[in-house]
Amino acid sequence: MFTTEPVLELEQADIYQGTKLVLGDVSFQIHKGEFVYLIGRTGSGKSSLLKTMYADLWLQHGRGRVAGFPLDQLKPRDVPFLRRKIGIVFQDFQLFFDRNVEENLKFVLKATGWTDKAKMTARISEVLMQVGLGTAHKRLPHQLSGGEQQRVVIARAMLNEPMMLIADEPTGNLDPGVSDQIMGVFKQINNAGTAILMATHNYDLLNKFPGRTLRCQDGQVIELKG
Ligand SMILES: Nc1ncnc2c1ncn2[C@@H]1O[C@H](COP(=O)(O)OP(=O)(O)OP(=O)(O)O)[C@@H](O)[C@H]1O
Repeated sequence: MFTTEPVLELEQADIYQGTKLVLGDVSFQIHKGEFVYLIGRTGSGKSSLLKTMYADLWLQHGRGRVAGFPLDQLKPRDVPFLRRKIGIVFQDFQLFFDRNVEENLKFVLKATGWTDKAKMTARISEVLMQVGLGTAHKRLPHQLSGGEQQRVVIARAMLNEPMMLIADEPTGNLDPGVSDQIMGVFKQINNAGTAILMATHNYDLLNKFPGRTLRCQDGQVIELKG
Protein backbone atom coordinates (compact mmCIF):
# COMPACT_ATOMS: atom_id res chain seq x y z
CA MET A 1 0.00 0.00 0.00
CA PHE A 2 2.81 2.43 0.93
CA THR A 3 5.68 2.86 -1.46
CA THR A 4 7.84 5.21 0.61
CA GLU A 5 9.96 4.45 3.67
CA PRO A 6 7.98 4.96 6.88
CA VAL A 7 8.60 8.16 8.83
CA LEU A 8 8.66 6.10 11.99
CA GLU A 9 9.27 2.41 12.47
CA LEU A 10 9.73 0.26 15.55
CA GLU A 11 10.52 -3.42 15.31
CA GLN A 12 10.47 -5.65 18.39
CA ALA A 13 11.44 -2.66 20.49
CA ASP A 14 11.54 -2.81 24.29
CA ILE A 15 10.94 0.47 26.10
CA TYR A 16 12.58 0.83 29.50
CA GLN A 17 12.43 3.41 32.28
CA GLY A 18 15.68 2.65 34.08
CA THR A 19 15.64 -1.10 34.63
CA LYS A 20 11.85 -1.34 34.41
CA LEU A 21 10.40 -2.72 31.19
CA VAL A 22 7.45 -0.44 30.38
CA LEU A 23 6.50 -1.78 26.92
CA GLY A 24 7.80 -4.96 25.30
CA ASP A 25 8.08 -6.20 21.73
CA VAL A 26 6.69 -3.02 20.18
CA SER A 27 6.35 -3.08 16.39
CA PHE A 28 4.51 -0.55 14.22
CA GLN A 29 5.08 1.89 11.41
CA ILE A 30 3.82 5.39 10.67
CA HIS A 31 3.95 6.75 7.13
CA LYS A 32 4.02 10.23 5.67
CA GLY A 33 0.71 11.99 6.11
CA GLU A 34 -0.75 9.55 8.66
CA PHE A 35 -2.57 10.73 11.79
CA VAL A 36 -2.21 8.31 14.70
CA TYR A 37 -3.58 8.51 18.23
CA LEU A 38 -1.79 6.91 21.14
CA ILE A 39 -4.08 6.07 24.03
CA GLY A 40 -3.84 4.10 27.26
CA ARG A 41 -4.33 4.50 30.98
CA THR A 42 -2.13 6.62 33.18
CA GLY A 43 1.23 4.92 33.58
CA SER A 44 0.70 2.58 30.62
CA GLY A 45 3.76 3.93 28.82
CA LYS A 46 2.56 6.54 26.31
CA SER A 47 5.06 9.21 27.32
CA SER A 48 7.87 6.65 27.55
CA LEU A 49 7.11 5.52 24.00
CA LEU A 50 7.08 9.09 22.69
CA LYS A 51 10.29 9.92 24.56
CA THR A 52 11.96 6.99 22.83
CA MET A 53 10.92 8.46 19.47
CA TYR A 54 12.71 11.73 20.12
CA ALA A 55 15.64 10.09 21.90
CA ASP A 56 14.91 11.36 25.37
CA LEU A 57 14.89 7.68 26.30
CA TRP A 58 17.50 5.47 24.65
CA LEU A 59 16.33 2.44 22.67
CA GLN A 60 18.34 -0.43 24.13
CA HIS A 61 16.59 -3.47 22.70
CA GLY A 62 15.05 -3.94 19.29
CA ARG A 63 15.18 -1.71 16.26
CA GLY A 64 13.79 1.72 15.56
CA ARG A 65 14.05 4.36 12.87
CA VAL A 66 12.64 7.88 12.97
CA ALA A 67 12.96 10.28 10.03
CA GLY A 68 15.82 8.19 8.69
CA PHE A 69 17.72 8.06 12.01
CA PRO A 70 18.34 4.57 13.47
CA LEU A 71 17.30 4.85 17.14
CA ASP A 72 19.23 1.73 18.06
CA GLN A 73 22.52 3.12 16.72
CA LEU A 74 22.00 6.78 17.56
CA LYS A 75 24.93 8.82 18.85
CA PRO A 76 24.40 11.75 21.21
CA ARG A 77 25.60 14.15 18.50
CA ASP A 78 22.79 12.93 16.19
CA VAL A 79 20.02 13.88 18.62
CA PRO A 80 19.68 17.59 17.67
CA PHE A 81 19.49 16.61 13.99
CA LEU A 82 16.84 13.98 14.69
CA ARG A 83 14.82 16.58 16.63
CA ARG A 84 14.94 18.96 13.67
CA LYS A 85 13.13 16.35 11.59
CA ILE A 86 10.38 15.85 14.16
CA GLY A 87 8.45 18.58 15.93
CA ILE A 88 7.52 18.05 19.57
CA VAL A 89 4.44 19.50 21.28
CA PHE A 90 3.78 19.07 24.99
CA GLN A 91 0.81 19.80 27.22
CA ASP A 92 2.63 22.47 29.21
CA PHE A 93 3.59 25.12 26.78
CA GLN A 94 7.22 25.70 27.72
CA LEU A 95 7.44 29.10 26.11
CA PHE A 96 9.83 31.76 27.39
CA PHE A 97 7.43 34.06 29.20
CA ASP A 98 9.78 37.06 29.12
CA ARG A 99 10.05 36.97 25.31
CA ASN A 100 7.41 37.77 22.76
CA VAL A 101 6.11 35.25 20.24
CA GLU A 102 8.57 36.23 17.52
CA GLU A 103 11.51 36.07 19.94
CA ASN A 104 10.40 32.64 21.14
CA LEU A 105 10.39 31.34 17.58
CA LYS A 106 13.60 33.11 16.59
CA PHE A 107 15.35 31.49 19.55
CA VAL A 108 14.62 28.05 18.08
CA LEU A 109 15.67 29.05 14.58
CA LYS A 110 19.00 30.39 15.81
CA ALA A 111 19.54 27.31 17.96
CA THR A 112 19.01 25.12 14.90
CA GLY A 113 21.46 26.94 12.69
CA TRP A 114 19.48 29.68 10.93
CA THR A 115 21.41 32.92 10.42
CA ASP A 116 19.70 34.89 7.63
CA LYS A 117 17.44 37.47 9.30
CA ALA A 118 15.08 37.92 6.35
CA LYS A 119 14.61 34.16 6.02
CA MET A 120 13.97 33.83 9.74
CA THR A 121 11.37 36.61 9.65
CA ALA A 122 9.66 35.05 6.65
CA ARG A 123 9.58 31.57 8.20
CA ILE A 124 8.18 32.92 11.48
CA SER A 125 5.37 34.66 9.59
CA GLU A 126 4.64 31.46 7.65
CA VAL A 127 4.29 29.23 10.69
CA LEU A 128 2.22 31.80 12.59
CA MET A 129 -0.12 32.08 9.62
CA GLN A 130 -0.32 28.29 9.49
CA VAL A 131 -1.64 28.17 13.07
CA GLY A 132 -3.98 31.16 12.65
CA LEU A 133 -1.88 33.66 14.63
CA GLY A 134 -0.70 35.88 11.80
CA THR A 135 -0.70 39.06 13.89
CA ALA A 136 0.68 37.80 17.20
CA HIS A 137 4.40 38.45 16.61
CA LYS A 138 4.89 41.07 19.29
CA ARG A 139 2.63 39.65 21.98
CA LEU A 140 4.03 38.15 25.16
CA PRO A 141 2.84 34.66 26.09
CA HIS A 142 0.85 35.94 29.08
CA GLN A 143 -1.11 38.17 26.70
CA LEU A 144 -2.32 35.06 24.89
CA SER A 145 -5.03 32.57 25.86
CA GLY A 146 -4.09 28.95 26.60
CA GLY A 147 -5.26 27.91 23.14
CA GLU A 148 -3.22 30.67 21.52
CA GLN A 149 -0.14 29.68 23.51
CA GLN A 150 -0.57 26.12 22.31
CA ARG A 151 -0.80 27.42 18.74
CA VAL A 152 2.55 29.17 19.24
CA VAL A 153 4.01 25.88 20.48
CA ILE A 154 2.71 24.11 17.37
CA ALA A 155 4.12 26.90 15.18
CA ARG A 156 7.47 26.47 16.97
CA ALA A 157 7.39 22.73 16.29
CA MET A 158 6.78 23.41 12.58
CA LEU A 159 9.69 25.84 12.10
CA ASN A 160 12.07 23.33 10.55
CA GLU A 161 9.42 21.66 8.37
CA PRO A 162 9.41 18.37 10.30
CA MET A 163 8.36 15.10 8.68
CA MET A 164 6.34 14.35 11.76
CA LEU A 165 4.85 15.99 14.84
CA ILE A 166 4.90 14.14 18.15
CA ALA A 167 2.36 15.56 20.59
CA ASP A 168 1.99 14.47 24.22
CA GLU A 169 -1.44 15.48 25.59
CA PRO A 170 -1.50 18.69 23.55
CA THR A 171 -5.05 19.53 24.65
CA GLY A 172 -4.62 18.42 28.27
CA ASN A 173 -4.95 21.91 29.73
CA LEU A 174 -7.56 23.27 27.35
CA ASP A 175 -11.36 23.61 27.38
CA PRO A 176 -13.31 21.35 24.99
CA GLY A 177 -14.07 24.10 22.44
CA VAL A 178 -10.45 25.24 22.41
CA SER A 179 -9.28 21.62 22.14
CA ASP A 180 -11.39 21.21 19.01
CA GLN A 181 -9.77 24.30 17.49
CA ILE A 182 -6.29 22.99 18.28
CA MET A 183 -7.28 19.68 16.77
CA GLY A 184 -8.30 21.61 13.64
CA VAL A 185 -4.78 23.08 13.49
CA PHE A 186 -3.24 19.61 13.74
CA LYS A 187 -5.59 18.26 11.07
CA GLN A 188 -4.67 21.07 8.70
CA ILE A 189 -0.95 20.44 9.24
CA ASN A 190 -1.59 16.74 8.74
CA ASN A 191 -3.51 17.33 5.51
CA ALA A 192 -0.49 19.20 4.19
CA GLY A 193 1.55 15.98 4.58
CA THR A 194 3.11 16.00 8.05
CA ALA A 195 2.56 12.76 9.98
CA ILE A 196 1.20 13.19 13.52
CA LEU A 197 1.47 10.90 16.53
CA MET A 198 -0.66 12.25 19.38
CA ALA A 199 -0.95 10.80 22.88
CA THR A 200 -4.23 11.76 24.46
CA HIS A 201 -6.68 10.95 27.24
CA ASN A 202 -9.32 12.95 25.46
CA TYR A 203 -11.80 10.42 24.09
CA ASP A 204 -14.12 13.20 22.90
CA LEU A 205 -11.45 14.05 20.35
CA LEU A 206 -11.25 10.46 19.15
CA ASN A 207 -15.01 10.36 18.70
CA LYS A 208 -15.15 13.68 16.88
CA PHE A 209 -12.04 13.15 14.77
CA PRO A 210 -11.71 9.38 14.30
CA GLY A 211 -8.32 8.04 13.24
CA ARG A 212 -5.88 5.21 13.45
CA THR A 213 -5.37 4.36 17.11
CA LEU A 214 -2.63 2.57 19.04
CA ARG A 215 -3.21 1.62 22.67
CA CYS A 216 -0.64 0.98 25.40
CA GLN A 217 -2.03 -1.82 27.49
CA ASP A 218 -0.50 -4.49 29.75
CA GLY A 219 3.02 -3.69 28.63
CA GLN A 220 2.20 -3.88 24.93
CA VAL A 221 1.23 -1.56 22.09
CA ILE A 222 -1.91 -2.80 20.35
CA GLU A 223 -3.38 -1.54 17.09
CA LEU A 224 -7.12 -0.95 17.54
CA LYS A 225 -9.22 -2.07 14.65
CA GLY A 226 -11.35 0.79 13.28
N1 LIG B 1 11.59 9.12 34.85
C1 LIG B 1 11.09 7.93 35.23
N2 LIG B 1 11.83 7.09 36.00
C2 LIG B 1 11.34 5.89 36.34
N3 LIG B 1 10.13 5.44 36.00
C3 LIG B 1 9.37 6.21 35.25
C4 LIG B 1 9.79 7.51 34.82
N4 LIG B 1 8.81 8.07 34.08
C5 LIG B 1 7.82 7.16 34.04
N5 LIG B 1 8.14 6.06 34.74
C6 LIG B 1 7.30 4.86 34.90
O1 LIG B 1 7.10 4.26 33.63
C7 LIG B 1 5.76 3.82 33.49
C8 LIG B 1 5.12 4.46 32.27
O2 LIG B 1 5.00 5.87 32.49
P1 LIG B 1 4.59 6.88 31.33
O3 LIG B 1 4.78 8.27 31.87
O4 LIG B 1 5.28 6.51 30.10
O5 LIG B 1 3.03 6.55 31.19
P2 LIG B 1 1.88 7.38 30.49
O6 LIG B 1 1.02 6.37 29.80
O7 LIG B 1 2.47 8.46 29.64
O8 LIG B 1 1.11 8.00 31.71
P3 LIG B 1 0.26 9.38 31.77
O9 LIG B 1 -0.94 9.15 30.93
O10 LIG B 1 -0.05 9.51 33.22
O11 LIG B 1 1.16 10.47 31.27
C9 LIG B 1 5.05 4.14 34.80
O12 LIG B 1 5.07 2.97 35.60
C10 LIG B 1 5.90 5.21 35.40
O13 LIG B 1 5.83 5.15 36.81
